Parts: sequence; structure tokens; C-alpha cells
Amino acid sequence: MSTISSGFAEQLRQSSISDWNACVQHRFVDEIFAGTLDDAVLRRYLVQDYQFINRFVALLGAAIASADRFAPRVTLSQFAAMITSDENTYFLRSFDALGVPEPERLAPSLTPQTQAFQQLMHEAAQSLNYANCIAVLAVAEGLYLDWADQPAKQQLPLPVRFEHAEWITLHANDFFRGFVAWLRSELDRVGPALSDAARAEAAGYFQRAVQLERQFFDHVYA
Ligand SMILES: Cc1ncc(C[n+]2csc(CCO)c2C)c(N)n1
Repeated sequence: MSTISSGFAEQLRQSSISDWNACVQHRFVDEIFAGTLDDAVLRRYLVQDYQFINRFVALLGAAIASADRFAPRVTLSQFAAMITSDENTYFLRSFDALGVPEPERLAPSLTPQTQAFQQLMHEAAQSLNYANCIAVLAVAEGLYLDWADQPAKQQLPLPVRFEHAEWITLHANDFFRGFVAWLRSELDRVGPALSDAARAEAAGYFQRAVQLERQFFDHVYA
């Protein structure tokens, strides 16, 4: 790694900076803040995104299992409890508002982009390697914090519809800020102790995740 002035988390982000910024500045982000997102786009996005949660919770479980000490197990368990309760209702209420029928909520046909992301989360979980798991979590969470919590966007009034407004506030709040800061501090903590090969492996997971995030945003417009 070339940067000496920053920790492992920031080195990883810099290694994917063009895809990272493309996500933060994506058309989807501008449109959800403006409240102008096309319902068909939002619907494709939410239907596919809802299929994340299953593998995502399994990935959290693998991070809990592979952590090197008790404190991170507690933090990750508390986060798992939150996302398996509060977040679920946003999807269900949005599906009601958008008229998404039951089969499409529960078992939609998965796009290649969704399948690729599921596969990545599955591989990271199966590796039972804490740095790999945290690298993928740091993208899935950190990128969402960075698009939702931009200072310039926070000046704007929230969009009127809850489907837009709550998807922003779910990812721009103090609890989520704290969790993302903790994920980054975990990467900084464990990164320096890794072998070069293990650090490269974790970096590979991180970079693949950022690429897939970008493709996921793009593909709901296709
Ligand atoms: C493609 C895609 N990438 C990341 C997230 C963000 N995310 C996934 S699970 C989770 C935890 C609960 O908020 C968060 C923030 C997403 N929704 N969709």
C-alpha cells in the first residue's frame, strides 16, 4: 500500500475512488434527494435490494463468528438485531405504496447484478475471515453513509414521499454514522497485522464490492 498517512480503511477507499465517487454522485442519489425518482426505477431498485438482506445477515454472522474478541461480536450483534427489525418495515410499506405484489416481494427473478452481489457476500462469509467480512460490510455500509450524508444534500429539505425520505434518513443518522465509523476503525485495527497476501485478499473483496455497488445503481436504469 502506498499511502502512509491514512489507515487501511481509507487506503481501500482510495483504491476504488472512481467507482466510489460514481456511486456517491449517482443519478439515483440526486433523484432520490430531489424526490424526482421514477417509480419504475425505485421499484426495480427496492425489489432487488430486498433480496440482499438474507445473505447480508449471514455475512454479519460470519463476521461475528470470525472476530478476534468479544467487543466486535457485541457491536455486530446489536447491528444485526436492528436491521432484522426496523429496516424490514420500510421495504414492506414501500412495496404497499408502489403496489408490489407478494411474489415479487418474496421471490422476484434476480438480476445478474443482484446475483453477483449475493455471491460476493456468500464468498466473504464462507471465507470465515474477519478482514474479508469487514471489508465487504465497510463498503455496503460506508458507501450508503457517504451518499446519504453529504453536507450539500443535507441543506435540502427532505423529499415529501416517505419512500424517498426514509431511504435517506435510514442511512443518515447518528446510529449509522457510529456503526460505519466503527467498521472503518476495525479495518484500521486489523489491517496492519495481516500478511501481505491476506491484506490483498481483503482489498480484493473491498474493490469487487465497490464495483458491484456501482453496477447495482446503474442497472436499475437499464
Ligand atoms: C446494493 C446495496 N448496497 C448497500 C446497501 C446498504 N445496506 C445493505 S444492508 C444495510 C444495513 C441496514 O441499513 C445497508 C445499509 C443496500 N441497501 N443496497
